[in-house]
Amino acid sequence: MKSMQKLLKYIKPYTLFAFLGPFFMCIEVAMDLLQPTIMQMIIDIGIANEDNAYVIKLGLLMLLSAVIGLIGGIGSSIYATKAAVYFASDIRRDVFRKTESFSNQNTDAFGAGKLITIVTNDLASIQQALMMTLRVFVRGPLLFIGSVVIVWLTAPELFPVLLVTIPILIVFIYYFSFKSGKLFAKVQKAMDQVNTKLQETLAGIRVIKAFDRGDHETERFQSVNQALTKRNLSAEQVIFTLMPITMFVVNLGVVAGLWMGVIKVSEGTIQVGVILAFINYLNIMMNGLMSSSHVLMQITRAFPSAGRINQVLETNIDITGPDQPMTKSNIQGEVEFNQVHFSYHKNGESLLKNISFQAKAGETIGIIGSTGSGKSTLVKLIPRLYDPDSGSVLIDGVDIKNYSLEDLRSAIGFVPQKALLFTGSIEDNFRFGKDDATISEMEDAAEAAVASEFIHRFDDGFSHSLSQGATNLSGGQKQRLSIARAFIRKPKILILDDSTSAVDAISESSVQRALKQAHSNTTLFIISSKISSIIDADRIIVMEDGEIESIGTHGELLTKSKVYQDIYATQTGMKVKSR
Ligand SMILES: Nc1ncnc2c1ncn2[C@@H]1O[C@H](COP(=O)(O)OP(=O)(O)OP(=O)(O)O)[C@@H](O)[C@H]1O
Repeated sequence: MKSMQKLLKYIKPYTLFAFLGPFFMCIEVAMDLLQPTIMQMIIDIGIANEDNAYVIKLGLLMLLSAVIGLIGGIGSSIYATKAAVYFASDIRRDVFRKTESFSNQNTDAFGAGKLITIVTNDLASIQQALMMTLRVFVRGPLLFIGSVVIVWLTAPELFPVLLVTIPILIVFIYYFSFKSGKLFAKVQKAMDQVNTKLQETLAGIRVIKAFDRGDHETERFQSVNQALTKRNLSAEQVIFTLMPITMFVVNLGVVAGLWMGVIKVSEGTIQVGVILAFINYLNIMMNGLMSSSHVLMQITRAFPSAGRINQVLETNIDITGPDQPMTKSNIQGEVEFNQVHFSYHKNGESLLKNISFQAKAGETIGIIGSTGSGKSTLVKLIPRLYDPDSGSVLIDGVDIKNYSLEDLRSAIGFVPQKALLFTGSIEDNFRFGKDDATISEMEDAAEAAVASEFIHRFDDGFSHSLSQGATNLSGGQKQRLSIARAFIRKPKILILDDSTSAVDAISESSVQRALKQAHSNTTLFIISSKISSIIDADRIIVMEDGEIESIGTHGELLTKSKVYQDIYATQTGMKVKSR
């Protein structure tokens, strides 16, 4: 309930629409309520007295009220829909903005599947809830209350029938609405799991095919799909059971009304038209209650959705810039790690342990070590994708937490392990690195990343379109574009996280040479599992189990690092004698 209230601030800009929707609905309801009374008058006065002029007059009045009701209905739909759609669109915008500002830790905590469910399902659910509240939640109670009042005034003799049927209807409706709300919260959770599985399958579809694991994956998907189906069925069954039960109660009311009515007509206390109007009002009452119950269900269904949306909007971003950032216009690129400890799971053992080293501006630092030794994690601390648990990372002698995130990250070029390009043209992807890049800058970056040749082989060159995930490029081409995108920023610190694994050896050394020529004062971190990729580095950090095992040049490490010697021996087939 509270979470829904918090979201109501988004309706403020659309207050007029949110007012006009119910206003037009009131007109529609008033006209609907008028119809049975006009009909009763036609029967009891016009037909009973054989007054044709009266019948025609009231017939026209009925037609007029139907037209006014139609206008009310259309107006209400237009404005309620506008209010709900704009309301949801603004929330969607803010949820997207918020997730964009999430730290990696924040994103890991939610998981992509849940975030997608929130932006799609949960938002659709609250949009629907608002639209129904503005229309049906006004219509339902008004129809109900209006009918009760009219029956009280025009047919008090039949009112006892309502005294029995209405409480029974209310109890059933309340019970089913409450139950369905709980069941729909479970449906949302099951939906998360389906989305997560779907996303994972689509991202890994090539691997699934290559390993011929289609059947296996279908089975795994089927298990989450079945869980969703089961929960959906239980929730929907509650709704579908409600309808026949209420119809049954109303039919009992109709029979009781007819029975009492016939007695009263024979006693001469009421006329036949009153019975017909009563039955009509009883049906209107049921419709009013039923539609109110549908809205109630939609609203109770929207509560968990609103809760999850607020969870995103209220997430504390754990990596933010300082209140008063350091104003340093010219970062030189000296990087220092000072007794850094880090773990992904905050109460677990440190993954990175006591990392200390210094890279002078313009130096090239190679990082090597076994799989899972913490190489990628270490470099992710430089642009503050994660923050250390203890110790500090400094750039030009200043703790990076003192720089604004914008200044810090604009000084860093990061080429991740997995080349991630966006749908659009090659040029769009270059501009992702630098908004105002000129054609000549793009040409230079492409040349340096050994990407120029294949780009110009496309008829449309830089305008060539990339499909989602750049599946129309080879692995090596993707990596080269990803490197070029980082080059174009001319960053002071450039991090290549095993980003040349799919690039052939000749191109790789060309990339490194071009980089050093063009950006001799760029501090370069190269993570690689191949010694050949880092052999010329000024210094090489050897990582082992989250710790620095050794630091030195290639020559020094060959004599002092056991781990480096083993890697060298495995990759060259030559044994090294340690001193
Ligand atoms: N986002 C994450 N959440 C939790 N654990 C993670 C996360 N990313 C990495 N890890 C774990 O941290 C450890 C170090 O991972 P990291 O990617 O830094 O290793 P690496 O040395 O770069 O390995 P590789 O050479 O295979 O890329 C691994 O055990 C990995 O499972």
